Amino acid sequence: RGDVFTDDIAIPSQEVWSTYPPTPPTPDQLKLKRTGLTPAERAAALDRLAAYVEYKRDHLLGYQINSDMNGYAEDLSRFLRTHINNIGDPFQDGGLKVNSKVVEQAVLDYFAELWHGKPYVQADKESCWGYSLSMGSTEGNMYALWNARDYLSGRRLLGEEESDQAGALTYASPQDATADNRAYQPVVFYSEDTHYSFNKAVRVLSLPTFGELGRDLYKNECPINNGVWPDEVPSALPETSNPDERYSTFGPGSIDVDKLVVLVDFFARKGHPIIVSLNFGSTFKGAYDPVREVSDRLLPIFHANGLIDREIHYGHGRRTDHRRGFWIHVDGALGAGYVPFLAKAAKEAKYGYNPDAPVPEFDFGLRSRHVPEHGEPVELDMVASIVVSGHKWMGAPVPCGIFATKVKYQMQPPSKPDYIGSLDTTFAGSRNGFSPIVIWDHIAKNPDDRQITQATHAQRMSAYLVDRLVQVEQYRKAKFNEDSLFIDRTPLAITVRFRRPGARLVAKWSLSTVSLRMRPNDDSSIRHIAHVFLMPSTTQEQIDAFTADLYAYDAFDPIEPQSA
Ligand SMILES: COC(=O)[C@H](CCSC)/N=C/c1c(COP(=O)(O)O)cnc(C)c1O
Repeated sequence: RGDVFTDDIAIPSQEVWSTYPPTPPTPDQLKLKRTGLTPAERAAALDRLAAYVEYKRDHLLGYQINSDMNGYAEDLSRFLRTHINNIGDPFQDGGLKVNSKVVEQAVLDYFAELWHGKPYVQADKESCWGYSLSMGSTEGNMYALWNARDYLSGRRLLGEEESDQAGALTYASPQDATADNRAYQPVVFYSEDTHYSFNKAVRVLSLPTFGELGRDLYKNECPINNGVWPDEVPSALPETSNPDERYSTFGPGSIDVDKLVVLVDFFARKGHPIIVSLNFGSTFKGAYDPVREVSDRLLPIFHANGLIDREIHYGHGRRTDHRRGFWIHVDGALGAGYVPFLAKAAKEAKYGYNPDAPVPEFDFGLRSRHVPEHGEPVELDMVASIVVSGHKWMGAPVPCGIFATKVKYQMQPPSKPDYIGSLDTTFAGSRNGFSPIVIWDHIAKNPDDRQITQATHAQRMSAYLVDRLVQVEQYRKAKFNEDSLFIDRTPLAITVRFRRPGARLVAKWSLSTVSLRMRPNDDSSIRHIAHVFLMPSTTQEQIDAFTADLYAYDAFDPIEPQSA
C-alpha cells in the first residue's frame, strides 16, 4: 500500500479502499439527518474518516506536531467516559468535583522545576503559578499579554483584595492613572517572525504595539527606520557580504537585538512600561530569540528609567504597591518543550551531543545583573511568563498547553463567581480536564533520558534532511538544469526550509508554505518556501520517502492537488 508508515491503521472496508490515498467521507456520507444515521451509515463515515486522518497523520511533515500518540488510547480512553472540567483556579478544588486538578498541579510543578522556577506555594510570591490551557499557546500568549497589560497598568494584584468592598471585585486603577499618564500605558514589542496569534491578541486586548503607539504619539520619530514606525521589531540580518541578501527574510528568524534595544529605550525614556515577547522556536524558521542577550541589554535601560521598582498609589487609604515596569514573556510554544533537554544533553558527555551552537537560556532561572555608574548593583530574574504547547513537541491528540508565571505577577480576577467555588484566575470558563492527564501521561512515560534522546534525535534528523535535500538539489540541477532549492536551517532549529514543491506534494505531506518577497519592493525576489518540522514522531523512513518524491520530474510543478 505504498508509503503508509504504520501498522495500526484499521484495515478499512472495501468502500474505503475505493479511493487511495484515502479521502475524507463525502458530504452526503456526513450529512446529519433529523432521523439520525443508521449504525452502518455511521460506521462507513467514521471508517472512512479514520483511514483518511491516519494516512495524513503518517504523512504529516509540515507542522510542529508530534504524531506519536504515545499509547494514550490504551492508557486514557477510560477518561473519555467522564466529563472532566477544571473550571476555576488549578490550585483551588472548587465546586465541580469531577476535575483533574490534582493532575494539573503535578504537571504545573513539573514545568516550574523544568524551567528553573519553584513549585506553587500561595504564600511564596517567587513561586510559580500557572494553568493548563484549553486551547494551545495562542491562549497562553493572550493570557500572558493580558496579565502583563494589567500588571503594568497598575491594576490590583491578587491578594490585595479591597477589604472595604466586600464581595465586589474592584478593577482598581492607580489614583494618578489619568488618560495621558504614560506610566500606565504599556507598549508591546515582538519581532516580525512572531506567530500571527500575537496580532490577534493585541487586538483583543486593545494593547498597542510600539508601532501603533509611535504613529499615534510620536509621529515620524522612529529611531530605527528614518522616522517611520514598523509594526514589528525587525528580525536579524543574515551574516552575508552579498548586498542582495542583506535582508531579514534571508536571516535566521531571530529578533534583531540592536534594534529592539533602541526601540525599547525610546519608549522607556518616554515613561512607558515595557512588554517584550520573545519567540523560542519560531513558527516558520524555528529560531530562538536570544533571551539572555535581550535581558542583559534591557536591564540597564529599565534601571535608568525607573522601571525596576515603581510605587503604585491607589489612594483612599489603600496600600501602596511596589512592582516592576517591564514584562518579558517567552513564547516557548515549541522550544520550551525540548530545549531544556538539549541543555542537559550538552552538559553531560555521556550523551555525546555537541550542539551546532550554544544551547540558549530562556526560563525563570535566567537572572541579569547591572552595575550602574551610581548606586547599588541590581540583579533580577528577568522572565515573567512562559508558554508551551502540549500538542507540539510532547504530542497530544488535542490542542493544549501550559501557561506559567510567578505568584508576584498574578492579578485580581475581574470578578468573583462564587458559584464555581474558586477564584476565576484563568482565561477560560470551563477548562479541559483531559489535557492535563494526557500531558501527565506523556511526561510519566518519558523520563529525562528519553526526552534527551528525542531532542538530540530531532537535531540529527534536521541535519539528515538538509543532506538529503542537497542531494535532490544536485540531482535536479544536473538532470533538469533547475535553480537552487534555497535549502536553509537556523542553528539548533528542528525545521528545514526549502523551495516549495508542487501542490500535489504540498498536500500529500501537509507542508506549511509561505511566499516571501525577499527584497522590499522587488517582486522578482518572491520565493515560495516550504518547511518540514523534525518532531519526535518523524522517522528517517518518512524523510527518505519525502525526499524520494522530490526527484520526480514534476515534483516542483505547481499543479493542483488531485485529492485533499
Ligand atoms: C503554521 O503553524 C502554526 O501556526 C503552528 C500551529 C500549527 S502546528 C501545531 N504554530 C503555532 C504557534 C503558536 C500558537 O500555538 P497554538 O495556539 O498551540 O497553535 C504560538 N507560538 C508559536 C511560535 C507558534 O508556532
